[in-house]
Amino acid sequence: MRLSFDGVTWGAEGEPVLGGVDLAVAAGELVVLVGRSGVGKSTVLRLAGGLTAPSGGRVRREARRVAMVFQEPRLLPWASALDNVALSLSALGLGRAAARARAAPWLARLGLSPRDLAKRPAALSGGMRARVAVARAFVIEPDLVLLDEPFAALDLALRRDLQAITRGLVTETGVAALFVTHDLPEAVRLADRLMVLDGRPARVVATLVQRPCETLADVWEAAAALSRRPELAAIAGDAAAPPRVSPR
Ligand SMILES: Nc1ncnc2c1ncn2[C@@H]1O[C@H](COP(=O)(O)OP(=O)(O)OP(=O)(O)O)[C@@H](O)[C@H]1O
Repeated sequence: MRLSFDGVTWGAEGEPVLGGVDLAVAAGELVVLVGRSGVGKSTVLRLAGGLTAPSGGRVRREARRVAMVFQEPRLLPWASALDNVALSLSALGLGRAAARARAAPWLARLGLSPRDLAKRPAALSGGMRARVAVARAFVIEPDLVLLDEPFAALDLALRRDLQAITRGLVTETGVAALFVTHDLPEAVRLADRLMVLDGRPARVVATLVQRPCETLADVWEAAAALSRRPELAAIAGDAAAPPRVSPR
């Protein structure tokens, strides 16, 4: 197992937030964590990344390199798209030219054109910034990647494109991935396994194996089934009512 939580507890300001979380993510597996707003999903990710220490229980990480992607891309404003990705490699000791040479194909894979590589974040669209953030995570060839609603601010077409790319990269690279979202169609599109976090303090209350969704109808059907779970009703949103196809 690349990542496992064994009875992990955590609290803030005297209030218990996580009340014994158990989870595991293996190499090549994409586990999606879903749950209502404020339940503790980001906290689980911070604990997984070692940014926060648990109050109790145990977090085990068997990973040499861990990458994180957040909802805000958190790019360096003064550096080009290419250098934002290359600098992660420089931080690992690679020379500037070699780092740039290795970063460029990752940005191309994420859909940036050669002209975009020289642009600073302020000159890129929100979708392009998200693509740079994903390239920056994967360029270091992580063993474990932790993604906290990385596509939440993007429109549907961009989201779907980035979901497909991310899913493909996890399968190809064999990285272990833990992905937080409150978007149920996104969850069913991406997941090998879905974990539902609920309660106060929160625990994983359900673990569901997700079969691959081949068509849009499969996605909606799986998302609608999830939205009928009482602990997900609050985040179901559009998944509860799949869009009707107009006759024209
Ligand atoms: N550093 C902190 N100090 C105090 N409270 C905190 C801290 N970090 C998290 N919390 C509390 O812990 C709870 C869980 O927060 P967390 O951000 O993990 O939830 P979430 O499920 O990711 O929410 P959302 O979906 O809205 O992003 C919240 O009630 C939050 O207020």
